[in-house]
Order: sequence, then structure tokens, then C-alpha cells
Amino acid sequence: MKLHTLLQAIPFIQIPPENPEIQSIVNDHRQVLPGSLFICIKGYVFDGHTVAKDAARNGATAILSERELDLDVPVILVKDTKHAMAILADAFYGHPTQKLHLIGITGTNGKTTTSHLIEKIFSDHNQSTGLIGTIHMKIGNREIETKNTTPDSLVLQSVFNDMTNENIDTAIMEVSSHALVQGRVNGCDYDIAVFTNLSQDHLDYHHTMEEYAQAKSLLFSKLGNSYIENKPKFAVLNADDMASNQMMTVTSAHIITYGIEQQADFTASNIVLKSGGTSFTLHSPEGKREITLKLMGKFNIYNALAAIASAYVSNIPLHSIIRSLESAAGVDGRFEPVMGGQDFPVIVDYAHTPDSLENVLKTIGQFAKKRIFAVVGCGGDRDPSKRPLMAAIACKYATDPIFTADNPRSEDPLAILEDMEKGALGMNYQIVPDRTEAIKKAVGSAKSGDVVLIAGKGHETYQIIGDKVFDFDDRLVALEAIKER
Ligand SMILES: CC(=O)N[C@H]1[C@@H](OP(=O)(O)OP(=O)(O)OC[C@H]2O[C@@H](n3ccc(=O)[nH]c3=O)[C@H](O)[C@@H]2O)O[C@H](CO)[C@@H](O)[C@@H]1O[C@H](C)C(=O)N[C@@H](C)C(=O)N[C@H](CCC(=O)O)C(=O)O
Ligand SMILES: Nc1ncnc2c1ncn2[C@@H]1O[C@H](COP(=O)(O)OP(=O)(O)OP(=O)(O)O)[C@@H](O)[C@H]1O
Ligand SMILES: N[C@H](CCC[C@H](N)C(=O)O)C(=O)O
Ligand SMILES: [Mg+2]
Repeated sequence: MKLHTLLQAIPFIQIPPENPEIQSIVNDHRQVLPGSLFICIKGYVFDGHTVAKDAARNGATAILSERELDLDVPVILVKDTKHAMAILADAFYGHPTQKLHLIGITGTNGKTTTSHLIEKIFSDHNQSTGLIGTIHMKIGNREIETKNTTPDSLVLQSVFNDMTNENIDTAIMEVSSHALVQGRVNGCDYDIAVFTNLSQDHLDYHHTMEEYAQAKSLLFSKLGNSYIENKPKFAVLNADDMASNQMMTVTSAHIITYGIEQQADFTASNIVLKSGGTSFTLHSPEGKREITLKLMGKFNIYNALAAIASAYVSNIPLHSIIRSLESAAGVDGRFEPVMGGQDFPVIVDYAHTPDSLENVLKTIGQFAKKRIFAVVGCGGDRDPSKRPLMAAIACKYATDPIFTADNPRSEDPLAILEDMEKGALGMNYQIVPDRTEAIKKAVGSAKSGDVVLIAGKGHETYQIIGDKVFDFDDRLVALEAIKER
């Protein structure tokens, strides 16, 4: 594509006289090839403007920058390169999301679970699906590794382009608050935006809950206008979460609600939580239906309702939605049982926020007959204010909380544990800094009637200590611990 054609995507941009062919767009100077447009990003750890010269030397034919640069190739100035990059990526790949039925899911907890449920419903209904989220990206059955829950716009638009080339009908993606603020999803044409819930997380990044809610609401303000565009747009909102009001006020899409406590378009009653799953009566615009899920916990009913509403407004028949949900086995690392022949449940769960930890422990409390061992840690370089809250919750709901390391990253693991302890003053807990030892302690002490929860890392197969990434899988460590009993 010619540079001038590409730049038309950004109104009022200063167009240089040169008009080279743009073969690729890159934001890492090490990936520049002859014919690349290099975008300088001033990031959180590195400033891409400092390597613009190297990019030009490596063959970049144009540079997008936030400041004047003295180079022999055309330099195009914009106020925010990260946001501009998303618009250019969308244009470069020919606006792929306009050709997809695109569902975006945001909220503090439940995004991965809800997106996997929606994907299952659509693919069981013979639609070809794409998925983008925390665990991986998927085009049909092909899995692609990912670093972020919501990848940067260059990766994102290129994956959408691959999806359209591979005849994908529907793409379902998690949209993180970081991605919304950083403009990673600018240019995405969503058909449905789903809100799960809002509770404390990421205050290191967003500073206040108001700012965090504002970030989430960007998905809904970006949703197109149902009354102008020819395809209706839907905002699927959790009626039981106050923050939905904010999403409602910023969107011009049709509002569809779900919930358990408040009136909504899709609600659940007669909820029965069992050790092997959950059953409830669904109230929908088509009347009542009885549903039995293999998923555990009331929180998963919210995820199921969000998935039902999203599929329903996408014209999938209710009976097909229900059949698909009832056979859903659960998501990798979310309330995942570890079975090594022991006579008590060992559960690995990705709860790494106060709200999710409370939900999971409350659910366990409904079937544990005796003690509850909870192995809990908090990630380094992440919201420190959630640490004492998570520790307090572990002590409130578990008889035997064991505080340990999660991913310490650049922080001192013992300092993270000290932050946790501030929330557990006067309460009963043990500290076992080494995660393997902590898991062995819990599994080694449990007896029939007890339950062991290993929280925080779910599907992760690594542990980040300093800048090193070690192999670590809670499920494998738990199996080993079971064997050693
Ligand atoms: C704090 C944060 O959000 N950082 C994200 C951000 O990185 P950044 O822009 O600061 O990148 P940087 O490393 O400073 O580099 C700046 C630029 O210099 C370039 N560069 C760099 C080095 C070099 O030698 N040459 C070069 O050209 C880089 O390619 C980049 O363009 O943009 C990158 C691309 O999108 C992300 O991968 C990166 O996520 C990091 C890994 C991260 O940990 N992010 C977390 C906080 C996050 O985003 N999490 C959410 C999920 C949260 C949830 O669901 O709970 C997510 O969506 O993943
Ligand atoms: N609807 C929900 N409400 C509250 N907690 C939930 C809900 N769904 C799942 N959880 C809990 O949160 C954990 C993470 O769930 P999930 O991975 O689906 O969320 P997520 O929003 O994708 O998280 P992340 O932001 O880290 O990607 C689960 O392991 C479970 O403990
Ligand atoms: N998406 C979340 C994942 C946290 C997982 C937990 N194991 C940790 O490392 O804190 C984050 O980046 O905050
Ligand atoms: Mg997720």
C-alpha cells in the first residue's frame, strides 16, 4: 500500500511529498525490513524514538513519530503514536473487523471464562470462530501463543486479517483495561460489547476505581451507533453491577441486561450449587428453561448468562445455546480439579483479585466438609493495594491459609508477603515463601473431607522471578505433591 493511501486513515495528518510503498508496519526496530513503516512508541520501559535512526538504517521507508527527528526518510508527526498505530494497522489490513462478527468482553473477572463459553456456543452452532484472550489466540482450531490478554494493535489487526482470510465468521476477544487506555483496540468494529463486573485490580496502573471504570467504559463508547449503522450493535451489561450504569450512559447501542439479583432480560432463579456443577432456571425473552452446568460457583452463572445473552442477540437459537453450555467442561486453570487419586479435592484457580478469591473460596465453602487449605500469593509489579485484601479474604474463608509467592517479577518476594500480612493482623495463617513447598504443605496436610485451593496462577506454566522465567505449573506441582503423600 502507498504511504499516502495509508495516511488517509488519519484526518488532518501532515502528508509528506514522498510516497513510498509500505510493505509492513512495525514498532520494534529489530523487526524492520526494507519497506517498513516504523512507528516510534514511547513505552513504559523503552522509547522507540531513540532507535528511529537504526530503523531507517535497516530500511524503514517512513517513520511515524511524536517528535521531530532529523532523518533521511520521511517523518510523519502525530500526537500519540500508539493510538495512531491502531488506526493505521486497521487500514493497512483493509478493516478486517468490519468483515467479522466481533464480540468484545471487558470487566475485572470472568472475561476468559465468558469468552470461551461464547466461542463454544458459536462453534457448536457450526460457525467458524476466532478467539483472542489470556490463555491464547485461536483461529478455528489453530492455537497461537500470546503475551498479553489483548495484544497490541499490529498483532491484533494482523490476526483479524488472518481470520478473514481463513473465513472466520465470529471473533470473540477479551478487552483489557490496559488495552482500552493504550488504544490497542482503536479501529475495531465491535458488534457486541460485554461487561462482566468491576472490582478492585490494577490500581497501580489506573490509580483510582473511577479511572479504572472509565477505562472499561471506553469499550462501550466505541461501540457503533445502532440507529445509524445497518447492523444492530448490542451492549450486554451485568444488571447486578453498579458500574453498568456508566457503560449504559456512554453507549448508543441497544442495551441487553443479565443478572441474578436485579430485573434483567436474562436472569437465573432456583440456583443449586453442587460439588459437580450448578443448576438454575433461566428466565429469557422466550420464557423459562432449566439449565445444568458442569461449571462450579454462582460467579459462573453470571458468565453463563452473559454468554447466553450475547449468543441470543446474535440469533443463535436458545435450545442450541443451552445444549452447548450444558456440555461445557470448564476453562483451563479456572476451578480446575487436579486428580491424582487422592480422597479430597485439589482445585487450581486463576483467582488473583480480592473479588475472585472471595467468590472461589465461598464456592468451596459450600461443599467442603472440614478444612479449607488456601495457597495464595500476589504478583509483583502489580497493584500492591490488593495484597492485604486478598490475605484478609484468605483468612476469612479458609481454615488454613498459606501465603506464598505468585510471580514476584522485579519485587522482593518477602516484601510482597509483608504487604499481604498487613491484611491478616491477628489472624491465623502460615507463610511458606517457596510456592512448591507451600503446595506440598497444603496437599500433604489435607485429609478426606478437606479441600485444597491453589489460587492465582491457573493456566500459567511459568513463574517469573526477577527477569527470569522458570517452568512452573500449579497442576503438575500439585500432582507431584499428591504422589509424595
Ligand atoms: C505496562 C504495559 O501495559 N506495557 C505494555 C506496553 O508496553 P510498552 O509500550 O511500554 O513497551 P516498551 O517495552 O516500553 O517498548 C516501547 C516500544 O519500543 C520498542 N522497542 C523496544 C526495545 C527495542 O530494542 N527496540 C524497540 O523498538 C517496542 O517494540 C515498543 O514499540 O505495550 C506492549 C504492547 O502492547 C505490551 O506488551 C506491554 O505489556 C506488558 C508486557 C505488560 O505486562 N502488560 C500488562 C500490564 C497488561 O497489559 N495486561 C493486560 C491484562 C490485564 C488483565 O486482564 O488483568 C493485557 O492486556 O495483557
Ligand atoms: N464472573 C465472575 N465474577 C467474579 N469472579 C469470577 C468470575 N468469573 C471467574 N471468576 C474468578 O476469576 C478468576 C479469573 O477468571 P477469568 O480468567 O475468566 O477472568 P479474566 O477477567 O479473564 O481475568 P484476567 O483479567 O486475569 O484475564 C477465575 O479463576 C475465578 O476465580
Ligand atoms: N492479567 C493479570 C494476571 C495476573 C496473574 C497473576 N498470576 C500475577 O502474576 O499477578 C495481570 O497481569 O495482572
Ligand atoms: Mg482473562
